Amino acid sequence: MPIIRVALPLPIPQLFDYIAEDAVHSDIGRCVRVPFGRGEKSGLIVSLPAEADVDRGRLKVVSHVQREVPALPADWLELVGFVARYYHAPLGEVVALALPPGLRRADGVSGEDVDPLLELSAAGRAALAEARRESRALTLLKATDALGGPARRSAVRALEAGSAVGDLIRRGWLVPRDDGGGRHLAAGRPELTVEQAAVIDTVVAAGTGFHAWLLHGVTGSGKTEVYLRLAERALAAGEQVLMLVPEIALTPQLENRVAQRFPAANVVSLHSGLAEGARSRGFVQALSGHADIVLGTRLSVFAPLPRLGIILVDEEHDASYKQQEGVRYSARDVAVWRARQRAVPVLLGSATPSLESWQHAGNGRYGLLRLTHRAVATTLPKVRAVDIRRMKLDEGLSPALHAAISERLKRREQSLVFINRRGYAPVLSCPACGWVSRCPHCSANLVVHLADRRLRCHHCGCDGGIPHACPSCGNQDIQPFGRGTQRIEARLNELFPEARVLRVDRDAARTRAQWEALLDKIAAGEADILVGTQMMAKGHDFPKLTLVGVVGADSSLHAADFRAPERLFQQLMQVGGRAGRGSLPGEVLIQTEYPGHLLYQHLGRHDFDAFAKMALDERRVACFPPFTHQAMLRADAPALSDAVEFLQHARRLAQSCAPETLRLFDPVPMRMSRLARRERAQLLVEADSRAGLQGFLGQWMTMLYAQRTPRELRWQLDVDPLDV
Ligand SMILES: Nc1ncnc2c1ncn2[C@@H]1O[C@H](COP(=O)(O)OP(=O)(O)OP(=O)(O)O)[C@@H](O)[C@H]1O
Ligand SMILES: [Zn+2]
Repeated sequence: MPIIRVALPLPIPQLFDYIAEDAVHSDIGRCVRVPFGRGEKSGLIVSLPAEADVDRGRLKVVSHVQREVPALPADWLELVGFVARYYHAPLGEVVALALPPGLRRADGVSGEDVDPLLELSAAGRAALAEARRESRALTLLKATDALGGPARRSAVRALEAGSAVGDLIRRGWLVPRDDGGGRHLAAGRPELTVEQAAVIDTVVAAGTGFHAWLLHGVTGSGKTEVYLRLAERALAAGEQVLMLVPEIALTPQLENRVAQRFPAANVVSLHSGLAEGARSRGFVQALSGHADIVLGTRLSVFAPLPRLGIILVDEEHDASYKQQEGVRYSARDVAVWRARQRAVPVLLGSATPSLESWQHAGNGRYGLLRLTHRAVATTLPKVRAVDIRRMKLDEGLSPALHAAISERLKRREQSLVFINRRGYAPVLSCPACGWVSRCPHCSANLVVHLADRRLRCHHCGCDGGIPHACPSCGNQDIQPFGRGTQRIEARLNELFPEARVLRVDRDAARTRAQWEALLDKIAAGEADILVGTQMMAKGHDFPKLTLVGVVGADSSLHAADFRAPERLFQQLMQVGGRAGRGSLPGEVLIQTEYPGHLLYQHLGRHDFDAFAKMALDERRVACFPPFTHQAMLRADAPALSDAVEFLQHARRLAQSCAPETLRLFDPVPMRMSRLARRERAQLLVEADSRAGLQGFLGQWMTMLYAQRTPRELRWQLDVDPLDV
């Protein structure tokens, strides 16, 4: 009787064998439910071994094999296999991460196309011909006709009077048609700029096959247009396109643009914010080859794509491509691996590339493509450092920023005050006894949220009411200390009573719907002054926004993390890049006590190259990535000593198998050592070559997995960690 080998979502690098009477070779890559312990687990068949690892008599029988959807193909199994190997994670956990939960549970999953391709029927044409009275239905019918070919329901819905789409279908004016043939159509595309055309020519001239490209395009240079044109070419060749964006928050606008551009293409979006059914459906659409474009956040790098033609990674520098828990993969790096595996081009785009990618472009591993001018605006915004050393600030706002905002209000333009800290104030404190609001579970302060009168921990999420008096000495006069978005918002409301102030942070946009509503409001010009966190820094294009004021940036200037300057530069260049993207010129004011700091100077000249050179030189001297390769072993436990002790033990094990070139550091408590009642420590290992590091990690992990650890202790490995 056939044996199947199954990857199960368990924190151990082991596969499990079962008996499956009717299993055949083509079942490899199918989801299964199997008995496990006293219950059931679901996993994936990875092979049909001739012999079991254990005594045949002890094997249990599989409960259910999911055969309604196609099996995951061999290249997909290779992909998850690579991720498991490279990040030293159990294969079953990688599979669990990569597959939508519904599919993995081997539930009945519908691969039904919920976004049918529609076209005008004879009746629809007749209705157009008879000049009827204007109605919403007729307006929509005209707009649909103007697309020049079949269109998806979602694309019709996005047109003017789109809500009448159901009506048109009921009247029989729009009818479903067979898929295929229509997807080449690209509607309403602008003339390319000279630079955009050159970039596309270069990519096209390199031909099909694997090529990794870094597209460095200044903010507003029209990188999206480059992605869309490359997507168009792939679609025309009958291929699928994978397009990654860093955050769910950025998907709605891009989804709209993609749907408008390719009205007939089946665009599937995949991100963790989707309902389970929708995520499974999208995944099956991709797997079966019905999806033309898969657009999504990091997890969509695992979408199976039989006809894959190109991979596009937007804002490639963004830290959210790296998963920060469980299997700590970098979707950007996996995307490049996948492009090589599938022999297709991959394009990484950013106005502020990561230094890793920049280094690859510098040494020729990636081809460098550049857009040095904005597409619409004639100039980049003017960036000025406002020296606040001898200035009296009004709740953190300088007179210069105040004046600049007034100016914008007069001209009916929009301003953005950027402060990367949500809440009202980062801490509540008592001036009499020095008490501060500490989180009882973390080594962090509780943040004052005045909007709903709570003290909240931004790390573990715990919250409580704001005390009326100091809990320690009873003093009634306790003060919020420092500033966050809510405080700036409140002050701006007082300073500019006639202006409409809108706060854009994670508290104001908890759900995708709230976020979309905020964006619509801004786009419609229903806000004059925006107060935003890094949510506002990315990708947005609001032509009326002409001023960006940056408050409190200096705090990142001296942070301990060696990546802090890179992040600060990226963030400021990105947020500054929101200014003056249309026909109106933009201005960026950075309030700082270090106006002469090189980072601000490079920023003022929009000189990414100079900044990158400086930062890379520093890293070379200090032997930091990308000039060295790192992995971090982290452990956490209720007591710090347990975590450190485990790491010391791990270090001794490492010494027994470490090559000479490997550098093993001492275990240390993490910078924020306590999180949600657990104490955390870390152990850094470094090697000059990736291969050297990987070889060592393989041996080390085998030893570590064989260790018995106290039940309360958890550990995990982070390869290429972002936070060191
Ligand atoms: N060829 C073109 N002709 C006319 N308008 C264009 C063209 N290319 C891009 N645009 C417009 O220029 C603006 C900026 O483009 P886009 O948002 O793609 O820039 P970006 O390079 O992604 O910038 P950022 O990195 O700041 O997000 C958009 O409004 C876009 O519609
Ligand atoms: Zn906490």
